[in-house]
Amino acid sequence: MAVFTEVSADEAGHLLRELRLGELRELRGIQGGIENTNYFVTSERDGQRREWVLTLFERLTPEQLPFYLYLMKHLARRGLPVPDPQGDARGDVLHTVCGKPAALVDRLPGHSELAPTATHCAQLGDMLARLHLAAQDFERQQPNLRGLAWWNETVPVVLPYLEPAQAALLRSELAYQNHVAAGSAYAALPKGPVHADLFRDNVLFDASSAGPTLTGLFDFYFAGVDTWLFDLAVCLNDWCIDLDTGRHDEPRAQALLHAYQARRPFTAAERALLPAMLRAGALRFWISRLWDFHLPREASLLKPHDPGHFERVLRERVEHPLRADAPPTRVN
Ligand SMILES: Nc1ncnc2c1ncn2[C@@H]1O[C@H](COP(=O)(O)OP(=O)(O)O)[C@@H](O)[C@H]1O
Ligand SMILES: N[C@@H](CCOP(=O)(O)O)C(=O)O
Repeated sequence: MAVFTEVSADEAGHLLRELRLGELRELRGIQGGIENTNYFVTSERDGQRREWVLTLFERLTPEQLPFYLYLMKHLARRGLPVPDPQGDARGDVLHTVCGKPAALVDRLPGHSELAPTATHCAQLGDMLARLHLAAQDFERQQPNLRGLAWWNETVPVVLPYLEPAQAALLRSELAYQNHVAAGSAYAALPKGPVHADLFRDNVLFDASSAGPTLTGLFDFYFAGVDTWLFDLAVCLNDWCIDLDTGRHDEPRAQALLHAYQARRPFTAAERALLPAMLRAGALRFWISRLWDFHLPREASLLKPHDPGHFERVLRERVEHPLRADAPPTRVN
């Protein structure tokens, strides 16, 4: 359970009253997640119970948070199934709980699908394209804080913990990504606010008899302005691989790519750089997992993610590049 900060019923109740959401009925620490402290909160007002998620931000600062919270509001207003941060009487959505910056959002329905099929991947691809298009006119700017600059800062910090072959791979991949990012094809990639961490455990589905329906996207706290292709690569690297080997799964990848491009066709630069961005997506999470694993923080009960997984995915992406196939190309 990722509960870095214990929240008392008094503190949670006080926040609910400030937000005019009624009285606290239940407060439960959430299992899963590694970045923030999360609780499920049940409130009652006028005999009606509602469920919320209370998040205390452990690493992000009050200066960084408005980008994420107002991006979620922007997307919720556009009809996307994302959590809507609740405002106080002045409309502020960033609160303070236990001396930490905090937010309260609605609890979305559904369950994560940890063994997705091509149908789940197609729904995700469609939703990701909707997200990119809906976020295009979001007026705030903040870079992806886990982007290239952070990789360049963090790689020297984790290198001393690695075996020589791992260190060589990490160094050479970082050099390759710096080279790609300096090129003209990269400069031509469409950009905008992206989620940047849309893994299986950050998406919810309702599994009705008519087939699964995507009911929620959450955990926008790694979002930032980056290339749309990088966001797509992060999804392909998690949703469309065999988790044991890191190997690419063709039917799921094609389902995701086709559904995404049915709503937003790739540009020529995107088609050219898909293999490089798949490597970038694997590198990003290899670095962050190495960092969390070797330089851990305190938490009540925290199980770090396995860095070796993304080392395998990266090796796969280097050895077996995936080409974007068929659908029509749009030139910018
Ligand atoms: N808005 C939400 N609706 C439903 N469940 C949520 C919501 N936000 C978080 N959760 C639940 O909390 C868990 C941890 O949240 P997450 O955002 O992944 O944490 P972290 O920011 O620490 O990575 C999720 O796996 C999910 O079960
Ligand atoms: N998805 C990342 C870690 C970020 O944790 P999350 O629980 O916020 O998604 C990974 O798998 O390394």
